[in-house]
Amino acid sequence: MEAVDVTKRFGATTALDGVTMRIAAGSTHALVGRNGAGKSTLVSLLTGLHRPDGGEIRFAGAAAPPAADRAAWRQRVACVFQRSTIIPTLTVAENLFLNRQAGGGPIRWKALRQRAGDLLDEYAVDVGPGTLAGDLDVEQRQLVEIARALSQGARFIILDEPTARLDATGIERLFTRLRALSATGVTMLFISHHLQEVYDVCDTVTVLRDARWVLTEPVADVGHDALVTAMTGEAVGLTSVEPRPPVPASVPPALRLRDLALDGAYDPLSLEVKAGEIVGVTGSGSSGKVTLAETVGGLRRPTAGSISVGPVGVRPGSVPAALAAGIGLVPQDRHREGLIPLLSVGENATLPIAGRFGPAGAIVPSRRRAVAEEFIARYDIRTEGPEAPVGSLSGGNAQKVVLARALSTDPSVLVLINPTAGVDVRSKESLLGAVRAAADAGTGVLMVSDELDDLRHCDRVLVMFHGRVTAELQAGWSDTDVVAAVEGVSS
Ligand SMILES: Nc1ncnc2c1ncn2[C@@H]1O[C@H](COP(=O)(O)OP(=O)(O)OP(=O)(O)O)[C@@H](O)[C@H]1O
Repeated sequence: MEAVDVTKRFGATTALDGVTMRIAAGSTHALVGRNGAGKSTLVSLLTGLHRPDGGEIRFAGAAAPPAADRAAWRQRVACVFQRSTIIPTLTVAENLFLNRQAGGGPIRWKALRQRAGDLLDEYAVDVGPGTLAGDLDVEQRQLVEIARALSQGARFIILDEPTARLDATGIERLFTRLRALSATGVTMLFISHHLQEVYDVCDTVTVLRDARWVLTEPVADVGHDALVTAMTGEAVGLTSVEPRPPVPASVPPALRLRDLALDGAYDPLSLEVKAGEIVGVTGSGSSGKVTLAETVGGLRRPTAGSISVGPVGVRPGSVPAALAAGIGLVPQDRHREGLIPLLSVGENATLPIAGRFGPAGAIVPSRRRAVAEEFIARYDIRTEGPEAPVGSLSGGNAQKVVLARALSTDPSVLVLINPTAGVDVRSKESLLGAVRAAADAGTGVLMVSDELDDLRHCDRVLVMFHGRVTAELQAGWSDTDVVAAVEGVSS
């Protein structure tokens, strides 16, 4: 596969500028770069979703198929997107085969299920063909997508941040599988913001920066610092995390949970987060940590217990009520709960405070614009400006808008769910810096994350396992303490 001198523009933005990249057959090739560098755009050209404005895409030396010939594209390349292309209301078997029923006659359900079962067996995917795809967890869903891609004949697979929503054991299992696929000659393009993963699974790395190609090298020849320098264009080391001064015991709680429970997700749990304190919550996929944070943020109704902000009780199960009580939320899925795609960057970032831009709900555009511009600068959001549609942002920059919005109300409590998922190494620092600044100003922060880099900013970290808090780690923990506690073994 090769991209030769490809250029792609979206309106005034040049997303790719004369990029040439060759991926050797059988290699596992990493594509890295900061948010907005052009990675997803390159993937959209390599999968035939978009046509380049200049240059060309070639497979095995031959020109790419016409855009409309989806079947031809599917035979050459498949992409396991961060966002699933699996249809949740269909069964696994239907997802695997429905779009390629031969002949167009009546569907032979029994044969379809049989073929799906054989295919799942072949790729050792432990999922029943009759399972509703919506019931699959992230890991199973990705495996079904990979099996589907391979069964369509593709020997080149693009994995766009495949580990973003997996826990540590899921990632290890995925990597084992990728190595096995690689051994059978499958070529892979692997996109990740976790540079360690690049070293763990890839043999070659390409760096894009500001829409341009920067380097392609064997992974073994590029050190971590050199890679970060290539991505950022500046030769400075990563800053280390400054320890925070402990929050005095006399400081009152900003958030108080009393026997909060949600049947099937987590058991009754009591917790206090002081004003100015950052409390981390981590745990494996089924630990209940995300559901807990979603309950506090108003996305879910608890089956028992209470939530209060300062002395005031919060009506559960309502995002507006949580917001009114002073709880800002950065949700897990920025596509579903996070952003309103039809609105601009500025409108999204300032949505909860729109009432402040003029009397009686009237919005004075210049005021909104000024605030939005300040957010764009403060959170380092790469965009053409406040008027750009939020859908035009790269994934990581969209995440920054979600955080800007959550902080726009100066909340007493900030609830964050995997806040740095999809965010590049440098932006991660500015994003976590913004969270720390909010805490320094007195916000109580509850941060759910699997990322050790996120958790390092916390004053203490609670570890959940099967719906209960099983460990509490004070600042100064080692990585192995966290990993051991998450896996349910004591270190
Ligand atoms: N549909 C679109 N309309 C307008 N601009 C777009 C569109 N898609 C991408 N862009 C712009 O192209 C540039 C490259 O974005 P791209 O999504 O390829 O970045 P990325 O490297 O994948 O970033 P991330 O790591 O954040 O996912 C960005 O400036 C983005 O705003």
